[in-house]
Amino acid sequence: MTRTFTESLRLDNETTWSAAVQHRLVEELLDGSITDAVMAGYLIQDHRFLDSFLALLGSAVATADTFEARLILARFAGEVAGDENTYFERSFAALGVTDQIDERTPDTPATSGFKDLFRDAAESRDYAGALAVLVVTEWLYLDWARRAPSRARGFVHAEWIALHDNPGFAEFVAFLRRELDRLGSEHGDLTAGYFQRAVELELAFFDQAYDHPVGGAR
Ligand SMILES: Cc1ncc(C[n+]2csc(CCO)c2C)c(N)n1
Repeated sequence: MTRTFTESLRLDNETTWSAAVQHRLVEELLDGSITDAVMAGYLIQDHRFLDSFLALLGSAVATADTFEARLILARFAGEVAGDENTYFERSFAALGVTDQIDERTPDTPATSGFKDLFRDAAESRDYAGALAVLVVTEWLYLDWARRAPSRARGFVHAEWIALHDNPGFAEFVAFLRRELDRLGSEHGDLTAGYFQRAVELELAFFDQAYDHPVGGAR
């Protein structure tokens, strides 16, 4: 059987991909044992990355080559700007993350790396390049969240898993992959480079959650 373009990209990065999907943070989130300090630090960093993520999505909206794709991407941007943002606000309140704690927490290297990658991909104004990054950030999250059954405790854990393990999100990932399968091979080197950078950053992002627990959280 011939592989699709996105299957090949994933196989080229299989070791790093699997290390991320099976990361200690994922295990502890699924079994409910993650500490509040690690969860708080992880969510603070993830919230930071949303701003440039939305800018990247906007660039995909702007550069998409069909009306249908533009509609799907724009709808997704609306969801991220809506429900997902309130999840962070509610979780920070539950974990005791105040504005002051947030402000004095620096970006981890992985967060800075993601911001740079999102900016590079957005500024290239190349739809396939934006897709290569989006496919990783969304597909890798679907992949770990599907590793249920989860014994997560409380809404902070359960909603974070549910956000990434639901039929609408799976359909969005399938759409992104179809788009990159359609366009990626024409832009092979560019997309492979972005894809690899994104997978490496996903692993580093999980690792660094343990380097920077947020002590002020309950
Ligand atoms: C480091 C990191 N990588 C990927 C995602 C996944 N993700 C990023 S934005 C978005 C859209 C709505 O949920 C999703 C699923 C994440 N949260 N954090």
